[in-house]
Amino acid sequence: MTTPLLSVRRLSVRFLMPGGADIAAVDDVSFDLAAGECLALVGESGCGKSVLAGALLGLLPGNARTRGSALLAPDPAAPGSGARPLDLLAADERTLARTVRGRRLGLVPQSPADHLTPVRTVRSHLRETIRALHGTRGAALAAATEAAAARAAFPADHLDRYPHQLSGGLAQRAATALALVGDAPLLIADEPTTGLDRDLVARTVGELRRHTDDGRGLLVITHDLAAAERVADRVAVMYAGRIVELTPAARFFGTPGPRHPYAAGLLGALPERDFTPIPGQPPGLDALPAGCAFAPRCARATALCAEQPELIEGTACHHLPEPADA
Ligand SMILES: Nc1ncnc2c1ncn2[C@@H]1O[C@H](COP(=O)(O)OP(=O)(O)OP(=O)(O)O)[C@@H](O)[C@H]1O
Ligand code: NI
Repeated sequence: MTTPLLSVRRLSVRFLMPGGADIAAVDDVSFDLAAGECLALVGESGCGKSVLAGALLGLLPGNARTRGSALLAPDPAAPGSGARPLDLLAADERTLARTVRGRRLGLVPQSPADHLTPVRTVRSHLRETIRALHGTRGAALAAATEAAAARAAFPADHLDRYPHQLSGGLAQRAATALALVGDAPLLIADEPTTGLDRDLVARTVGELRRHTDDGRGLLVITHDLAAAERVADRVAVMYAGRIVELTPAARFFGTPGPRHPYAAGLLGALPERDFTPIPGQPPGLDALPAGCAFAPRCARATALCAEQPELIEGTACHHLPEPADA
């Protein structure tokens, strides 16, 4: 087997809060991402998806405490990348800023407006990024800027707009265009289709999928299971900071379907499926129960669920060894 592009082991992130409270935003997460693969990370709001992305990029606030490892494979195309994997969680800020972010690890941020400089146009953002990452100048830079915008379906006649003049969907496309500039071996896209209509979702998803051709990797974080179905090779379902199921997309969306009751509930909530929401709300992350965090919402919960199940055969649920009670 080839070395994965990204290998995350036992990653946990806690936020230390004033007054001594502790928020366990990511809890003991492990997964691999292969070159040429797209992994979709799905789950309800607040389950830790963006914090996981922030940990990989070294973009968490000062009160975050991170444990575990996240090895990024060396990039033969990047000068100074070395011959050994880089542990993103142990790397210093200087290394991350100079050689990793944008170059080896691209990000489409969840709130693109917050990542754009208010006093600069979209054209200026793109030019600056292309010049910094590829050294392009002059007429070639002007052409490369328009080509970069077109890749994310950002309209050329809006390039001279400032961030505050962009709709949510346009800001999203500008952020996607910027993230694609570096052609980084690994791209993390956090809710890249928010605010886009159906056609643009399809275009964005298509462009992201193309990014994984030539052996690049994509970690796409999304609420949009339909978009995940179109782009993902595998699906990781996160609940209350843990991955509860990690399975090939064809099995998840097709046969036999998700195995963890939470994953099954997420899929069943879709309008084109059962259209039945999961009852209740995800738990607060400051006082999680010791056992399965989904048990209070789970129709199949029993006394066993008070124990914490490990991820076995890609799924963390005590009920799986029993025959499915369909
Ligand atoms: N800086 C922080 N300080 C304290 N808690 C935080 C901080 N950032 C995030 N959290 C908490 O971590 C949890 C996970 O947040 P995260 O943004 O990762 O969720 P998410 O799965 O990306 O949800 P969404 O779909 O809404 O983006 C939330 O409960 C949030 O309150
Ligand atoms: Ni998020």
